[in-house]
Parts: sequence; C-alpha cells; structure tokens
Amino acid sequence: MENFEVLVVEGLKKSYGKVKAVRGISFTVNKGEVFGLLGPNGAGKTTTVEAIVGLIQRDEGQVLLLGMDPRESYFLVKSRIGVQLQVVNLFPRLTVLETLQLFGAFYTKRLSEWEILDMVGLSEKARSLVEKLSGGQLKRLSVGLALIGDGEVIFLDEPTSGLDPQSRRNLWEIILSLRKHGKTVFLTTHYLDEAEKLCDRVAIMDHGEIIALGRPRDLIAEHFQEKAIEIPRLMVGDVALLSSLPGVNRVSDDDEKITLYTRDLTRTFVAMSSFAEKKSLALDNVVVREATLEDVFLKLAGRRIRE
Ligand SMILES: Nc1ncnc2c1ncn2[C@@H]1O[C@H](COP(=O)(O)OP(=O)(O)OP(=O)(O)O)[C@@H](O)[C@H]1O
Repeated sequence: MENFEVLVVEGLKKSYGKVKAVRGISFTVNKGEVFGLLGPNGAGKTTTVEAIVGLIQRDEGQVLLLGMDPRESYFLVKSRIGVQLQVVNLFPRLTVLETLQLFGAFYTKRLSEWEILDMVGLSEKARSLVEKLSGGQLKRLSVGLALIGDGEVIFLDEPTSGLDPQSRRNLWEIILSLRKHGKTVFLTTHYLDEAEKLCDRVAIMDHGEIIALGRPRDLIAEHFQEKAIEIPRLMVGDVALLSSLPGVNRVSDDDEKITLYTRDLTRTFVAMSSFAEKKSLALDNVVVREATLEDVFLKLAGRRIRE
C-alpha cells in the first residue's frame, strides 16, 4: 500500500542552551493536505520547521520526510521540497527575476520564473533589484522561491505576516491551488482565522509543546458546544454579573472585550437585554459568533495567541 504519510515526526526535541524551544513533539502529515502549525511568537514553530527540513540539528527524536531522514539525505530531500523561512538572506544586487533563476538552477525539475512571478504577484517587479523591494514584496518573493522547484512538500513559515490584506488573500489562493494540485503544504501561522480557512488539520503549539491536534472543526466542536457573545470591555464594569446570566457557562475577560460562552443563546440574550435596559447600555457593538480556533487556544493556553 502506498504510504500516505509524507512526514512523520516522533519525539522531536531541540534546545538552545537553556531554552527548550521544542520539547518532544510528535505528529504526522498526510500527502496532499494543508497542515498548520499554530502558535504564538516563540512557541517553537520555526525551530520545528528548521529541524524537520534539516537546516538545524535536532537534539532528539525522529524525522522522516518523504521517507528519508533529512539529516542523512539532506540534498535528496531538499530537491523534493520547497522551503520559505521568515528570515531571507538574498543577494540585494540581483533582480527579482535573476534571484528566481538562481534558485531555480538548484532544481532539475522546476517551474518557469514568469509563472512564479505571476503567482506571487511580482511580474511588474521582475527587473527590480531585491534591495528595492518592500517587506511584503520580499515576503512574496521568498514564497516564490519555495515554489520554484515544484516540490512535493512546501514549507511556509509565517508566509502572510506583514502582508497587506489583498496579498494575504492572494497567498491563500496560492496555498489552496497547491493543494488542488496534490501538493502537501506545511504552514506555520499565528493567524488562527487563516488556519481555519486553509488547513485540513492543525497542531497548536505553545511553549515548545503541542497542546491540541486535529481538524479545526473537530477541535472547536470538542472544546465548545457554545456560542460566543463578545461585549466591548468599556461597556461593562461588572463581569461577575454577566457571568451569572442564564445559559452562560464560561466567561473570558481581557483588556479589549468580555466573551460570554453560552449554550442557550436566547435565554442569555433576553437576560442581557433586560440587564442592558436597566443600566441604560446600548448593545450595538455586541457580537454573537460561533466559537473559533482563537477560543480553543484561549481555553487551552489561558491567553490569546497575540497579546
Ligand atoms: N538560534 C537561536 N538561539 C537561541 N535561542 C533561539 C534561537 N532560535 C530560537 N530561539 C528561541 O527558541 C524559542 C522558540 O523560537 P522559534 O523561533 O522556534 O518560535 P516561533 O514559534 O517560530 O516564533 P516566531 O513566530 O516569533 O518566530 C524562543 O524562545 C526563541 O527565543
């Protein structure tokens, strides 16, 4: 039977001196899926990616990427994957097109530079020097470089951070089209909405450990049967009163907003309306929504992913 696991990670550990960046994580990635590694800054995502693709030495654990240990078969593995990292060291005096040509030359099988330029929206910048690119354009070029070798598994480390909303959406389209073409995408992000839209499965990472793993919908359903009601923080002083409203079984409270989780939206809302009326509060800015991965992270980690 064909092996559908393109990546197997088992007990992976990596420390930098006293900092335990990755503390023994295990997961598998299946062929053709978009797999998301989610977590706040410093969770250990980049270290995980770098250890998987063989850019840094792991301390302990097993990694099998396309059936090979990248530590032992680095160049063979590298010829079959594409990697975009957060820090890009490119040649500032080369043009965008030349940079793609240079990186493309490492691969026997490669896509055309113009196809890549079109995909990442940099056709008009083909003749511009790399040093003249904006942060967002550099990011898009680095994604293009990960795609030029037509790899089977594409690693994208925070590909959308620092991008404007339009470029972000374009990148989502690219990721979805990669999946359509049977590629496997390994994505790290701290945008949970992005993960929910794009990823077939996600691993949520915090302090070097995986604290949840599964399909976004399953994780949400596992942790929440409730709807969330968000109330701007400035509107209410008395959180205890809100938490005692009928139907409410949990409350989270931060600087920006209070979130009530209720299994009985109607009862909670009716009670909230009469509470608001008594206190002469307008409910205009109150939002009712389904639970999201943000809520899952908040529940498991005890804080928001971006603070
Ligand atoms: N080369 C290094 N030397 C020392 N410490 C490091 C090094 N690289 C990462 N770390 C530390 O390891 C921990 C995990 O960092 P890592 O970059 O893997 O996290 P991350 O989830 O990718 O976060 P970010 O999105 O901010 O990059 C952090 O505490 C970080 O400071």
